[in-house]
Amino acid sequence: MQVFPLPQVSRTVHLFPASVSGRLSWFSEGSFSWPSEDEPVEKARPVQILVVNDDHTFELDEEALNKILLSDEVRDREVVALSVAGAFRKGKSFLMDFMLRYMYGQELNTWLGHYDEPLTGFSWRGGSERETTGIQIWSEVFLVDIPSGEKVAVLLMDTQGTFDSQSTIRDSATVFALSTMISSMQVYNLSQNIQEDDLQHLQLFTEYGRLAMEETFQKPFQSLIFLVRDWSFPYEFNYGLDGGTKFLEKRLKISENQHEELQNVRKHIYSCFTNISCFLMPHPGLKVATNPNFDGRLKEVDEDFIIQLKVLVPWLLCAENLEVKEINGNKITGRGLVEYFKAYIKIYQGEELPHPKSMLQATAEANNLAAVAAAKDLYSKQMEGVCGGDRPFLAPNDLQNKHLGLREQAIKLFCGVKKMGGEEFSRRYLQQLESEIDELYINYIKHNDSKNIFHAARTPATLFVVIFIMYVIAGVTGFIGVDIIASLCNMVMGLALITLCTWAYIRYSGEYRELGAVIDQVAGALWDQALFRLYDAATSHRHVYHHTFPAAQTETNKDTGKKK
Ligand SMILES: Nc1nc2c(ncn2[C@@H]2O[C@H](COP(=O)(O)OP(=O)(O)OP(=O)(O)O)[C@@H](O)[C@H]2O)c(=O)[nH]1
Ligand SMILES: [Mg+2]
Repeated sequence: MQVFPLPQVSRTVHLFPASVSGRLSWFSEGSFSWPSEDEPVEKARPVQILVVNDDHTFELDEEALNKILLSDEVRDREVVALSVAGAFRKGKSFLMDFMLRYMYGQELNTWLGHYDEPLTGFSWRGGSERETTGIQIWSEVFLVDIPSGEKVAVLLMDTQGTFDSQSTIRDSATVFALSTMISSMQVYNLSQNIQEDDLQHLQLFTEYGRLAMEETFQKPFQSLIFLVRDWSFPYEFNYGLDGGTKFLEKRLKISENQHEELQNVRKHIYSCFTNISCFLMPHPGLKVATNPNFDGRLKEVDEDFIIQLKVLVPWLLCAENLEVKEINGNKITGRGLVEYFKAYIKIYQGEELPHPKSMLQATAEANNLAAVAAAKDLYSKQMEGVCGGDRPFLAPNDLQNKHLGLREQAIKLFCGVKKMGGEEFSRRYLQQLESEIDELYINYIKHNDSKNIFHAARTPATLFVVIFIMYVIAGVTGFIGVDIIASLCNMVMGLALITLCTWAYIRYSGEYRELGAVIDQVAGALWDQALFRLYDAATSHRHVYHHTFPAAQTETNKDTGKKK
């Protein structure tokens, strides 16, 4: 269905003699003025301020938002923001359009309009595919005198339905969370009943909202109104606010003997909102729900629905019940709301927030992570017994054998645990387990090596060898008269000696450990180079070597393999 301008409303302020004293066009950029008779009048319409792109990213139309909230009359005025959120295709936009009728015509007492008049405003339609996307706000902000004597700006917000087939859980959560954070009155539109999954989703979405807000001791959100559509049990709880209040009391009751899971959801909801209420709406009749040509004329809507509509909309929007938007106890003006909107959207555009997941995905991940943790735990406990703490040095080959055996056991344990999500899903976690175990093994090797006395003596031994070689070369070259080389060797010898003393001091005192690590590294590299040369020399005379030391053959092979 197309969006039509509201036909019965003139743009003059005289239509609203008492509390609704003005409407502001979003086209009044900079300074606000009513258009003159000859000026073409731009029609009020829904304005898309939050766009959800096909690649599931979000964009805020700052220009459109500024035009509405930074107009002269709104920017310094306190704001009341009412939003409707909930599952898709449940009549949210349809309801918003009656709210618009009320805001435009409340003082005439005939705000509901003619029974033969199509319903226009926010775009709504029949059918099974989603209609509203992102967040839309009405281009006109209504100025209302509230009982405290102030004039506040009332903003109406329509939102994308949750759980449509094109949105991820994150998309739904973001739209819901943003609309809850920005609004002072959030209508949670539900169908037929308040189910436990409705409460769980509300918990998930509000938690996602709370994450993006600053920590505060106050409740982060203001009014939550459960609006149950198509309520079919008026014989249990009456339609309207009375029945709704009793019904909600029953649904949100926390009792001692309740399961912790049920208690937690309820506690969370209470901890998020300062005000919670419920309204039970009757079914609007089969023509509304099933007739493809229905265009919103009241004559085709059931009388029961109209009666309750006349109660619901004024109850939500009458001047006495309007609630000014507050954040951290501060009342927010149009200007403030724009800033908050920008700040919140930036957080959701970033990557620091965790991504909300479907229940199965979250459970499957938790299962797999728990299995990874158990398997890793088994591996490290057993390895600690083999080479951890003050256990003596173990031959590298034995350590490797132990590692391979325990790695196998850990993987077996991981595969043996029943996990949700299937084979394919858990393969990723198996790979994670393998790489984490391999990392642990490298640490165990280092730990084990540090217990090897020869390993500890590698640096001084290397330095001694350097000093000795330099001493000999300096002696020989001095003897044959090549003084330059002799003094060069003497210099290197002196340097090596100083390095040795520094190393000894560092080892003794524990100070300048970074320098110590550099010396160890250089000495280690020298040592490895020398060993490599020796190995090279040995392999070039392998046949002689093997012939002389047949028993050492296997050992050498393994060692050199590792060294490579
Ligand atoms: N059963 C039932 N249908 C309703 C009610 N109110 C409106 N509808 C119908 O529900 C259909 C969807 O209405 P919309 O207002 O577009 O629903 P929506 O929740 O905004 O849908 P999305 O924008 O897709 O999220 C229309 O055919 C309406 O006639 C209601 O209270 N009960
Ligand atoms: Mg809609």
